[in-house]
Amino acid sequence: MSEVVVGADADAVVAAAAQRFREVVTAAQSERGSASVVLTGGSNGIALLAALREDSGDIDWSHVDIFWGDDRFVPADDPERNEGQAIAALLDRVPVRPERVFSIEPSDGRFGDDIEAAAADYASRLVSYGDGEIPRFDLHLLGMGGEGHINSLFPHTPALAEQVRPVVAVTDSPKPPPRRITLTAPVVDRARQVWFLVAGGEKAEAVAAGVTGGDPQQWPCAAVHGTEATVWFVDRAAATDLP
Ligand SMILES: O=C(O)[C@H](O)[C@@H](O)[C@H](O)[C@H](O)COP(=O)(O)O
Repeated sequence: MSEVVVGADADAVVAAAAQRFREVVTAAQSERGSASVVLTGGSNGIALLAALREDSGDIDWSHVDIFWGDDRFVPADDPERNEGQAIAALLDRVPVRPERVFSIEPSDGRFGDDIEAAAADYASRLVSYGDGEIPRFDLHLLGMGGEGHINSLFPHTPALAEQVRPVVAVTDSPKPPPRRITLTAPVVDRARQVWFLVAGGEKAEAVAAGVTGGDPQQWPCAAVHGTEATVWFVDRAAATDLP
């Protein structure tokens, strides 16, 4: 069962998510010694990181393992990189440990322009981190497009339908840039908590489909749930089609 948290506007959505983020991460650290968090791009995902930079509460950033749900396969210094945006918004301001930051290789990284090798590398680092299994992340953050896409999983695409591989390369994304590397739906689905950060009336139909269980191949957001909690942080405009 999904929980829906409605805020007046995008700022309220981000503030509510930041408050809950501080609680969930510190609780995971108390219970298990560290917390694993999958970051997302998009305006709300990056605004959340900026809010955490202002107020981290009791989070011990040296015991947070950081992943990305997807990234654009472009050079490291391209402003389109989710990683670069996250570094600027938060990661270079808090004491995360470099060995705990699991970034997706850029197109000028260790594998050069070989996107399949870069995707395989991310998959193998995930599985090593999970001691041979796909990890169960404490928290997977997600933005969402108006057609319901999450990570780089777009409606009616092979990447969205993938049920075996944890990571796939996308070379023809309908939203530019075309080349991306993404976690697949079964990986998101293993996270303890899955959160959607959504603002804007153009996303209302997708929010309703996600919350009420639409066709997951048409609405990628409906394909994933947390094993402990699925939370939709939405503004009033994005909530208008909810029952
Ligand atoms: O990979 C991408 O092209 C974007 O990162 C995208 O997935 C984004 O997260 C959503 O479209 C939500 O974006 P907003 O939060 O800006 O609405």
